[in-house]
Amino acid sequence: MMIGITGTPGTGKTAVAAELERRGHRVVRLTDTVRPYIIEEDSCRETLVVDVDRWVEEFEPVDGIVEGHLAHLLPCDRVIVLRCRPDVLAARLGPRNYPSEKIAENVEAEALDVILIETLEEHPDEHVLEVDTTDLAVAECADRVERFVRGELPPSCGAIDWSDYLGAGP
Ligand SMILES: Nc1ncnc2c1ncn2[C@@H]1O[C@H](COP(=O)(O)OP(=O)(O)O)[C@@H](O)[C@H]1O
Repeated sequence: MMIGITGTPGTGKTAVAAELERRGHRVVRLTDTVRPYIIEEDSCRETLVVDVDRWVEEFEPVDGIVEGHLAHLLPCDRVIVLRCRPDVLAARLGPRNYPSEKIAENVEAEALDVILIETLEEHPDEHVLEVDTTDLAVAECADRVERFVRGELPPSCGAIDWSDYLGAGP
């Protein structure tokens, strides 16, 4: 079974995947797989532009967890969308030395549910779990992923509304 863990940068994908790996799950980090598909480096936004279509087409399915903000574009059997309240997300991204436009862009994308919407364009609701990491410990997020994958936690998405944070960037 291929499990995708996706979310806006700063929502906790790396931390949750590391915890799941520590618990014995196989984890593939998408940053390790996109290198051959980079089209250009957008130095202003410190962002790599990837040929996403070709990357998706050539991705070897994994029996385990795939972690990264493009994971929901893969034919995953289950997708976990990590979320974080936009003001807390801005604080988490603060120490990363991102240009302020990139922080604002990510905070806005989170407030607009961009990754969730993209996920639901690719996957049925029954395969999707949203986890709000704002006030949760990393271990609790990892527990929820495990319980969802085992069928012990029902799918759930769409309950989050962060539209009040639109335009309230850092
Ligand atoms: N419940 C949580 N789940 C995951 N990360 C969390 C959680 N609470 C706080 N964090 C922190 O949020 C920060 C960003 O997490 P990171 O895993 O780097 O995000 P991403 O990989 O999505 O960019 C880290 O410092 C992480 O420890």
